[in-house]
Amino acid sequence: MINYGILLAALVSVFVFIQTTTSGLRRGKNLPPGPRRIPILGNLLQVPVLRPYPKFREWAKEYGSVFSLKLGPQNIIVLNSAKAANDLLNTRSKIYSSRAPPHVAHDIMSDGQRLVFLPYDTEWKTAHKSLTSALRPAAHAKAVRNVQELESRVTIFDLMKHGDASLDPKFSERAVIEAEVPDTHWFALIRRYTTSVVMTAMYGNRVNKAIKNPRLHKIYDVLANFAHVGQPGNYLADLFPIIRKLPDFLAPWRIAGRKMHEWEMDLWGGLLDEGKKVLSNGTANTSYVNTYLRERSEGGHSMDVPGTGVTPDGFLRDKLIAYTAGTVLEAGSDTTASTMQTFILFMLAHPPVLERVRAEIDAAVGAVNGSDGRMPEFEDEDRCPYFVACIKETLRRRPPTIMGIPHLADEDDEYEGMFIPKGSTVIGNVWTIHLDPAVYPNPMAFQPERFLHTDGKKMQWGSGPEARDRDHYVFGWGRRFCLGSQIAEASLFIVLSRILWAFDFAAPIDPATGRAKVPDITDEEGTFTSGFVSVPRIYPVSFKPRSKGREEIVMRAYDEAQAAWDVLGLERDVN
Ligand code: HEM
Repeated sequence: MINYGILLAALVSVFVFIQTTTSGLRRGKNLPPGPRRIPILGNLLQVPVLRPYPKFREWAKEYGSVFSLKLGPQNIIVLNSAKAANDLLNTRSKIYSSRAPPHVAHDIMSDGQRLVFLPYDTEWKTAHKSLTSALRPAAHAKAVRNVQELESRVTIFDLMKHGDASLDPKFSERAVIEAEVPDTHWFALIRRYTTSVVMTAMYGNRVNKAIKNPRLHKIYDVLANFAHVGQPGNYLADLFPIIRKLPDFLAPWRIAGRKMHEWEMDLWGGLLDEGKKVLSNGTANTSYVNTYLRERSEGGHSMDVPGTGVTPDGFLRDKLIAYTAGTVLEAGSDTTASTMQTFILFMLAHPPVLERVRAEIDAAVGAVNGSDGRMPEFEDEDRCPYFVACIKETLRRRPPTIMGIPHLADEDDEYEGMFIPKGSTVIGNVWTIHLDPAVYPNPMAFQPERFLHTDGKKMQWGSGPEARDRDHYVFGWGRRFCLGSQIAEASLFIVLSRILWAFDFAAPIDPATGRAKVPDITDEEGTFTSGFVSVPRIYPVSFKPRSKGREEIVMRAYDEAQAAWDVLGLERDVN
């Protein structure tokens, strides 16, 4: 009987040895400084795979604004200052716009079609262009804002009805905290909002219930699995290309990856098929999928264009459309939801900030001298500079995309005398950049006023790729800059301002100490998940309307939203 485990280990060792002796140890030119490596594995054993950012910050302190690592044969260049990241990823974006896709997550699980991992090639350019025209122009942004305004009414109503369910002691057990977000937890109500906004923009469908909604669950399951499978360094086959040549019977990751692909396609392919059905039934809407399918038909194609990639006349084939729209759902859901959850956490941890920001919002909507005023609107933004600063400070102090999404150098390059070899993975180390004391004094402190302009200038958001507009780097750099930054910022503004206006929210009291049990924001391990999108673990909060009058306004706003869904031809909410 052959022992396949031993055979596999032996083969891996031989392949790794050959690979490394032929390429891995050739260091040659003047690479950026970095920790000492060992043969074959490089720095692999020194990098905590699931939570690398604290270690990377330590190394940045030791080696400076650019350091280098080797994970197996792969060169990793880490940029630890805003200047270095701007100089390379923005100014030289012609060279640094590609990706180093993880083999298992991208090539196998996504059949090479996941936009966020696509190299800087025709497929990415075509898919990116199609999305830019769906997400960026003013007319589309306005339609999305209308949906954001209505969806946020639903979320405030949901929190009023179900928010307190998170106080149930069963949610504080460790096992639950580590697992998925339970249906009735307030985190799930926020997730419904963010996913519904992008779902409507992509497919023209709402997510009209948070509880017992298998599709919403599946989206977050796919997302969690992707974050896990795509974690750099998770598979030897990601690091050592030569291992990918092993036959199927020695490559269990390949078999698992193919199964995951089918499971993902049930979701993304299923959503595309529904979009086709809507169009075949003669319904046109402004969603990305509907618009794209119409344009493709007008371009002479039938409804089905099977396969991957792009047609010779420049249209996305079905699988690339499915993954492109799916990527937006992935990219826009938990990033935005978790920022809202982090914001609430920072408010609970900083009562004087909460008091100040709430007073600003109340004043903006006329909720003064015992009046309830009205719900905040987008138009109130100019009157709420401190609130905008609080959102920025949340994104700075605890970015969900904690080390950005790695870019790839398409050519050999040189920066300040250091050599950056073609094919290097280049990481804009957001965590370290955001904690640079030279730019953000007292960086661990939550101090929104650091973003307030003292010269009377209007408060700007961080949504432009231009370096001069940037207060933080949460949305990335250059040509790969986040396509949904404006949608994200608008969501953060409308939902959070309405929560602040509507509710007294509080963490439960610990009977042992008599004090509120607010998760410790300095405890990265205990309070935030690991993975390349690192977000708060669930925590309980109670949501009480601040007055009877506000409760009535919220109920009315919810009813009006239901009527508005009818007018827009979208489904009403199910509670
Ligand atoms: C707070 C919320 C969000 C954060 C922190 C965030 C962050 C990011 C980051 C770091 C990147 C990669 C940038 C780079 O490679 O340099 C990215 C890419 C992307 N984001 Fe966002 N994002 C957010 C919300 C959204 C929303 C709401 C949408 C859609 C409506 C969206 C759509 C995308 C897309 C499509 C990409 C892929 C770009 C590419 O690979 O070419 N994001 N985002």
